[in-house]
Amino acid sequence: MDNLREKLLFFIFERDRKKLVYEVGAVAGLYAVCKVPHFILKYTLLHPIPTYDFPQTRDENFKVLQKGLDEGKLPRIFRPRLFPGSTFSDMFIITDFEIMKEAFAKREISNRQFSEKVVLCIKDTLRRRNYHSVPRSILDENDQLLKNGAGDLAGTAEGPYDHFHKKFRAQWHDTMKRLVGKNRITEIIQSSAENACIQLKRLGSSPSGMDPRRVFMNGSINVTSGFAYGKNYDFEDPEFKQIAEYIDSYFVGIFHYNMKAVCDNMVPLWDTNREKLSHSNLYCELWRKTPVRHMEDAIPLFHAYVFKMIKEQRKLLDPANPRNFLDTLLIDASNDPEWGYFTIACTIVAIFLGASDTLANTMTWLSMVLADHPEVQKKMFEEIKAARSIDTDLKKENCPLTRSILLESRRLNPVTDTLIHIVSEDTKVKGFTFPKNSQILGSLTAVMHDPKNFPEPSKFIPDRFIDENGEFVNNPKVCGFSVGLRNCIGKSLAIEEYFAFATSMVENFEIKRLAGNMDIEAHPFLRIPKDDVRLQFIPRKK
Ligand code: HEM
Repeated sequence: MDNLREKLLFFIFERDRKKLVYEVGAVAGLYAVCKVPHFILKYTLLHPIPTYDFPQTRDENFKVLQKGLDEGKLPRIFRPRLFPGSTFSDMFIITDFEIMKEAFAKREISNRQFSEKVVLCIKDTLRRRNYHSVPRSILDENDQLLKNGAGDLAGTAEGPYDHFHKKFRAQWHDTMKRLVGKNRITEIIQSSAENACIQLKRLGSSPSGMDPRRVFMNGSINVTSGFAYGKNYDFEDPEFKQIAEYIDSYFVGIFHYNMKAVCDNMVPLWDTNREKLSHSNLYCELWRKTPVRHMEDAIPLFHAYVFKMIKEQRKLLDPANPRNFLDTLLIDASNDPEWGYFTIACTIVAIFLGASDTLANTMTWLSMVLADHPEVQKKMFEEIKAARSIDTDLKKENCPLTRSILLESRRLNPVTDTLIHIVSEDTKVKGFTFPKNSQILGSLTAVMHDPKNFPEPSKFIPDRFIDENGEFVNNPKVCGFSVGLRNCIGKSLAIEEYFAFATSMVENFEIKRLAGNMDIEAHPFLRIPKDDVRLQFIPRKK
């Protein structure tokens, strides 16, 4: 690797510098001459799509959206002004629920960042980091996965919406059905919720309180490991702490890692005669402190853990009776060489990532909202107590107000917008044409804060979803899991978790806020509370 770095440095710095500057200048000039008139023609004259401010951090971003919604000036679709020149790219933000619903129901608009270039860059990174020795050192030499090879896809959250992705989804739902049928999933979630309450009591009942995010995150990681390969941990287990550390390492670099893929897609590969390199890989080689490298360092470590789980699962795997999500993937891998070890490991990692920060912050927002509304907390507690007296297993249908409070808190404080959707061919939606290769982000926040959808959207109204008969009524415009073919795969699991964690928390504790407020952190893609939150979880008298 050092050898490659030296060669790259030599290539850049030992060549005729003047010539290099001319070359770069000529390419940039040519790009501007061709692209600028092309964009002006495309988006202002032929097909007007407005531009609108879209600051990069979620705190600023939310202020701009809110102002636009209040003044009725937020366009239904716009090209974001993220940074100077950003509107000269094929990026679109959708803020209207109906357009989003129609767009994301289309196969052509349900792809993730994916192209031959991206695959080539991933393969290049894995080769340079000697990644392939990891599965070889852990799995048995006759394991089918070694015969299948790495696989082309970086897991379920990546790639086009094709037969392969549909299979992922089918296996996911099949696993859910199997676990629900055996009541296993309720058991997994309930024991994680109990574990979380033990931690809240230990760490959060003192007068100095705590930021509960880590505890909720642990709870969600535990549900995911139970679902993925049937393992429930104690939060103090060193192996469990190690998984949490891997997840943290991924979060440090994931935004930059995805931006790298965006750049790889836009810029031509750099042909050095002997091999094709991506410019972003070159940049990562040269600048070793980039957060992308932090994540790249964590990949073989996290994957090594998944390969150990695979080896364990193999021992009792019954092809006729898969026990969990990993079992279903391994069974498919024995019949279909498309399922490679890299693809399977990335899939397991993706569900850990998808499940952790999202649920942890959703629960933290809820805890803060309840702390600020003691009267609502009291009503929720009383409803849960009454529901328990009807049936010791808490039934959702006996808790309409609780469900309304939970939904309202998710609406008021969505933690994320959609991931980027890539358009695979020119596609028309309600009169707009999204060109091939364009990138679309659905602003779920805008939908859920639009006064046309929810009157007084900035207000917490606990019974917003209760009808005149006192029944809970769902509203699909509370769309925090997104909509369509590529919506959150973990939606039903997350809803169950959210209900179980929230009701256990309120049953066991009275929540008080000691510090922090509802301000939003300056984060590039998550809408989360600032990290000065301190809540006290006072155990209720039994
Ligand atoms: C409150 C909790 C959660 C929220 C708010 C949330 C939200 C989302 C959103 C908005 C997306 C993007 C959808 C799109 O681009 O259209 C997504 C994708 C995803 N989520 Fe979740 N999620 C949550 C929990 C979970 C859980 C518990 C899991 C797994 C156990 C999970 C796994 C995933 C995966 C794998 C994807 C990528 C799907 C794909 O690309 O096909 N999420 N989630």
